[in-house]
Amino acid sequence: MDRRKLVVGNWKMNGMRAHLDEVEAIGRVAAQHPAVEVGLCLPATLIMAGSERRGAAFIGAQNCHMDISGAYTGSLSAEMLCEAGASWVITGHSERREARGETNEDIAAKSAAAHRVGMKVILCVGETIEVRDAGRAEDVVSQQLLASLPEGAAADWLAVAYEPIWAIGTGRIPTMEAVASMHAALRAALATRIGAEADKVRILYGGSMNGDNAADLMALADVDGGLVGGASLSAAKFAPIIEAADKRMKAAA
Ligand SMILES: O=C[C@H](O)COP(=O)(O)O
Repeated sequence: MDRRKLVVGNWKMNGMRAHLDEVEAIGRVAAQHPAVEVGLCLPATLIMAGSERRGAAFIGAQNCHMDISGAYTGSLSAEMLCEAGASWVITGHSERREARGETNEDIAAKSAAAHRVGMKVILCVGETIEVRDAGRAEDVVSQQLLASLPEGAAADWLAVAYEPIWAIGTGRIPTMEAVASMHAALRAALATRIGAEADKVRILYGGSMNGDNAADLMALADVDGGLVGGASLSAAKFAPIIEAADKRMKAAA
């Protein structure tokens, strides 16, 4: 199955207007590697300005509300983010599941809300170190995925990001065997819900991906790209990851 690699930066709560030069530089790197789909999920304050300087990269948001509008102080609807220039949104990031108490049901509803306004979704799942050490990671994460999967999920608007919580921002990553096995398990879980469509869904790896480990990760059969935090904040660090994805696309062609 040919799945176009998808490499997305998540800037989290980082970035001021002064950093828009990096957005522009990453947009230029994306233009040099058209075989790869490249995007940046920016803080909401930068989405509008970032989308004017995005080059060949898409701009995404990091969260959205599940309702269209209403009395939700401080929240942003998918429609608002879309109008500002975000074509994708991250849902279910562990930093929101844990710190904001977002449930699987919330995440399914947010993903559906984004889809209703024409946005694409990166749905995140991942295990704690306790679950990994207990040998339950694949079961727990597969269940998490199925419980947060929106109705009608399809590959043309939904990607999954497997992000082991203990690997985020720590410099630690699972073994390649563990990543390969988890991605295969997630695809199998998806197939129980959406059948053959599961083969088309891109499953990204996230958690301390960088220029040194990206090539090995991207070479795994079911790893269709990356959701990158720290290493996406500058074009200098992000470019090698995009290049690694591009090489894999060319090797597979
Ligand atoms: O959304 C991105 C992930 O949380 C990974 O972050 P990291 O690359 O800084 O470990």
